[in-house]
Amino acid sequence: MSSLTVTGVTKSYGATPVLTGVDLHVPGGGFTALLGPSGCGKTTLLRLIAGFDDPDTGTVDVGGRLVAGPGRSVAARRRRIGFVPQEGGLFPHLPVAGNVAFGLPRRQRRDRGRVAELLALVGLDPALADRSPHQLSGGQQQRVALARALAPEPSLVLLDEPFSSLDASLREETRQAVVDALRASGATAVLVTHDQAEALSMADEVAVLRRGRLVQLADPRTLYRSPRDLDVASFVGESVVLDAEVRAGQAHTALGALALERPCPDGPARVLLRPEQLRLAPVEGGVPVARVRSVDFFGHDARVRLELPSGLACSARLEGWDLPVAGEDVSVRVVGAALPFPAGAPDAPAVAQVRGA
Ligand SMILES: Nc1ncnc2c1ncn2[C@@H]1O[C@H](COP(=O)(O)OP(=O)(O)OP(=O)(O)O)[C@@H](O)[C@H]1O
Repeated sequence: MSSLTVTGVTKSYGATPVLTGVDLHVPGGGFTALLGPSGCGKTTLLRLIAGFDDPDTGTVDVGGRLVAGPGRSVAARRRRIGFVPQEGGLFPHLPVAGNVAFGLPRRQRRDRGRVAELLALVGLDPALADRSPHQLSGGQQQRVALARALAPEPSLVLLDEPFSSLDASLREETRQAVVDALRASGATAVLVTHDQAEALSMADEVAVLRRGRLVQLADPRTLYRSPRDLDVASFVGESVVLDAEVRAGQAHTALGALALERPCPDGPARVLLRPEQLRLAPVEGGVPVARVRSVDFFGHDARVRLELPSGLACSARLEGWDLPVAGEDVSVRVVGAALPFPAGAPDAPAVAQVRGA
């Protein structure tokens, strides 16, 4: 199991800086998702790690071996890195077995047993070995692409938005198969995605990139509960952001006095709640009231869009059984604590501080 360490990597295309000093460490056997909005530099970083391009400055180290740095650029094929592109990139003229065997050392290419093992590893029936790629579903094609990437027993597997072309049900199933296969193989993996649910559900750690910089690296729960700032908060889930006045360890907000998730100096602040922390009930005295604007019903749960008397809009996420209707007034209670961000506070410091939080 090889670790990956990226240190101080920068990259510009012409006059446009794309990566502006990225540090990232993925421990051996770890699975890290690179999450960020379109254009923030995720694919560029993955390509530099793979060796498809060189950083302007900084280093890339895989398993203790410097593969990119000042005066050094190990060729992509010699980095022992497997790559799974967005749309599989299978060879259309080769059957499944031929595609998987392509990833094997030459002497093993006729080893049907090894191909069957790799297909089983990615949760595919070895009976599919003789099919052509076009006879497979999109999810099956992505699993074959992963089997091909895992065939040479790489130190590191890079996955570039491998599920984006799959429909919702196939995506869930394929994600699980990929996570299982990566764990079973013991490979270290980096997944690029702009889908926060995918990053939070699949990875051990999530690295959030913003405008070419890594702004937070944390395990999914820490990232969701303790985002570094309100931008990261809204990128990794829905947010309810309230203006607050902090006094004696409580935040006084339009939704009442709220407990704080961490200490915060007295004074003005903004606080973060998640929509699932709001509970709605028939109007009762002494509890803040909101008007239901609309309800998005998803089956398993629902998003209830609310408007507070101040005009502030926010959403509650509720189980789908007993829902209010648009136009109704409801009492709003908050469960759990709010995460405070003091007004005018400098940005939270180093990524490492947040990681351990
Ligand atoms: N070869 C290139 N030449 C010039 N500009 C490039 C090149 N590759 C990427 N860029 C630019 O670098 C920026 C980051 O691109 P990149 O593909 O890394 O972003 P991303 O976060 O992966 O986005 P997406 O989620 O949309 O794929 C973009 O503004 C893009 O236009």
